[in-house]
Amino acid sequence: MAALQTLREWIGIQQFPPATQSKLLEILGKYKEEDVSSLTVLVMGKGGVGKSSTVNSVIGEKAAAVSTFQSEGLRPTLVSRTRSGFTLNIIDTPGLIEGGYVNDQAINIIKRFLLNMTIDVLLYVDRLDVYRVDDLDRQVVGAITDAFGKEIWKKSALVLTHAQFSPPDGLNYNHFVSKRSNALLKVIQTGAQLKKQDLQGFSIPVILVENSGRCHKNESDEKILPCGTSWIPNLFNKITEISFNGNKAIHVDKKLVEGPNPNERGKKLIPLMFAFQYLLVMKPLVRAIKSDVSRESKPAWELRDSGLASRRS
Ligand SMILES: Nc1nc2c(ncn2[C@@H]2O[C@H](COP(=O)(O)OP(=O)(O)OP(=O)(O)O)[C@@H](O)[C@H]2O)c(=O)[nH]1
Repeated sequence: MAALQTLREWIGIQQFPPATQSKLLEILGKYKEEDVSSLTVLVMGKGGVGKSSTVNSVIGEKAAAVSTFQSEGLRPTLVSRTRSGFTLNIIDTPGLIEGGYVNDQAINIIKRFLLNMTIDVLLYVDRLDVYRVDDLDRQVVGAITDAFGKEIWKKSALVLTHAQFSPPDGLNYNHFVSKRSNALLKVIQTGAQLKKQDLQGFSIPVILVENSGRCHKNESDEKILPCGTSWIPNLFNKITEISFNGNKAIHVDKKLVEGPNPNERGKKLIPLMFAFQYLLVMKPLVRAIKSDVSRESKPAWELRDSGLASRRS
């Protein structure tokens, strides 16, 4: 993947058909209304799921390198584009799995790359046209949670690429989408250790994406999903909802980059809890057992044997 890119005018927006352009400009207007002049979107997921392609679709130009095979580099790519005083930063990251495991080096490089940045939105990308979730999914979610804290999931969306997909054996499309989304959302919920109270009044949105050049279009020439939704403005709308959802954006400071796993802070209390447990439970218990043993009347054979033993010695 390419290295850092400099800030540029967002000309790719002109590649979109007028209907998509005007929807996007309307969304940018919301940021202006709220006096927000920039947005930083982090794109993460396994290798080859369509992260770079999604970045390019959103920007409207080939800003990130797309490859049919998993890319080799470990460096993230920052794509920054400005339009009417608003800056959109998208950070494309390399796939996190290597040789069947999460590549810790890749995670560390991403963390360092993000130092002093604030993540407004995390797009967690995977493919729609896959039938099951496995341990790698859990590992990736766990690694993202360990790196940025579980709060990052409150600023996230699940993005499913290859959305123009026909489920096999005449399976219903909507049914397939909800089954696949629910399976991945469950992995996120368990992998990120999100408890019921964490999720109160909040759910991770699912966004469908079709990056292929063969994506169907409507009469206004907009790229659409099988349900007819124009997906690029839909993606921007969802990103905007997340950025204004009231949850705190994730600031990547030195402590987050170099400090302990942000989810482990509460675990400092564990030794203290063990000490309490020892003093209040274990110690009285051991005392009670000892006094019980000393009061126990010994069976005749044991007295006889111990008598024999003392005579022999
Ligand atoms: N049909 C279809 N192909 C896609 C879609 N998204 C990505 N692809 C293809 O999938 C392959 C991998 O896409 P990338 O965008 O490079 O995936 P990535 O997640 O960035 O991959 P890494 O950089 O290796 O982590 C490429 O051949 C893309 O053309 C999609 O929505 N539909």
